[in-house]
Amino acid sequence: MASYGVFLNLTGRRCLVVGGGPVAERKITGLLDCAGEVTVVSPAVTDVIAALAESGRLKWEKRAYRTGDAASFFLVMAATDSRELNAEVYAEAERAGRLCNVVNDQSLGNFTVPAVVRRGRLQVAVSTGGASPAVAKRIRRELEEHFGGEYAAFLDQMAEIRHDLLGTVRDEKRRTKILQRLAESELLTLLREGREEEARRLVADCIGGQET
Ligand SMILES: C[C@@]1(CC(=O)O)c2cc3[nH]c(cc4nc(cc5[nH]c(cc(n2)[C@H]1CCC(=O)O)[C@@](C)(CC(=O)O)[C@@H]5CCC(=O)O)C(CC(=O)O)=C4CCC(=O)O)c(CCC(=O)O)c3CC(=O)O
Ligand SMILES: NC(=O)C1=CN([C@@H]2O[C@H](COP(=O)(O)OP(=O)(O)OC[C@H]3O[C@@H](n4cnc5c(N)ncnc54)[C@H](O)[C@@H]3O)[C@@H](O)[C@H]2O)C=CC1
Repeated sequence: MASYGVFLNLTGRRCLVVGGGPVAERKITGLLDCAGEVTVVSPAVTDVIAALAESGRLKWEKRAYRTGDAASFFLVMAATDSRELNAEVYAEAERAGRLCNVVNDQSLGNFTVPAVVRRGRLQVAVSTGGASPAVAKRIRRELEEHFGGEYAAFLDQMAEIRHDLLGTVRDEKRRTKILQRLAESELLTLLREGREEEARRLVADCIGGQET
């Protein structure tokens, strides 16, 4: 059965990472990039995690996992090298109705972490359904070639235009038509090639005379 893909809003949400090795480090970086409030429970951690704790970007509890730790968090990562412990963390999280990822047992956990390409507001997430994380990484790299930095500028412009049109063009069908035309237009190419004056003209042509 396919997994249901979603994008979580983690701003200010408490996230627990159990374990402090390289895999935990990768998951932690992803959570911090999305403004999660991270607590790490682990007797030992990587230098990067220790530095993040030192600078106050996360909370490190330097100890082994204790029964009950998982229940009060929004999201839990079971990222130790012990299958038994990760299974116990998952069981507790699941009982408390929490989101829980297990890094070393595909049959456990209620979500997996995708490989992600980010360009400003664009995110492309890749899952292979656990078949091959190495292939997910390869596909992420291929997508990075295709989706360059111009997508960040493109989406910033589209968001601004869309916001304006929501206020100025009341007819939904006309709004949709303008936005679809812009999305399919040469705007992206013009931004990629730094042809800003032409980009401005194209936008003006697309939306000009549409206010009602
Ligand atoms: C199920 C899942 C659960 C989860 O962690 O969420 C999972 C599980 C496991 N990964 C393992 C191994 C590796 N994982 C990576 C890398 C990534 N793993 C990620 C996600 C996921 N890994 C979820 C499924 C994703 C999907 O559906 O595709 C990525 C995409 C996201 C991230 O972690 O940030 C990130 C790439 C990020 C990027 O680069 O963009 C590499 C490559 C490398 O390290 O270079 C290897 C070695 C090569 C290989 O095995 O393919 C092992 C076996 C360990 C062992 O051998 O014992 C297990 C355990 C098992 O399979 O049961
Ligand atoms: N899902 C993924 O993306 C991947 C998963 N893996 C698997 O993930 C697991 C973890 O990998 P690494 O980080 O490289 O392992 P590691 O052995 O470097 O780190 C394990 C961490 O767990 C901590 N730990 C051990 N007992 C603990 C306890 N009782 N309470 C809290 N923390 C405890 C250790 O202090 C250590 O920081 C391995 O089993 C590996 O096979 C490996 C590659 C990718």
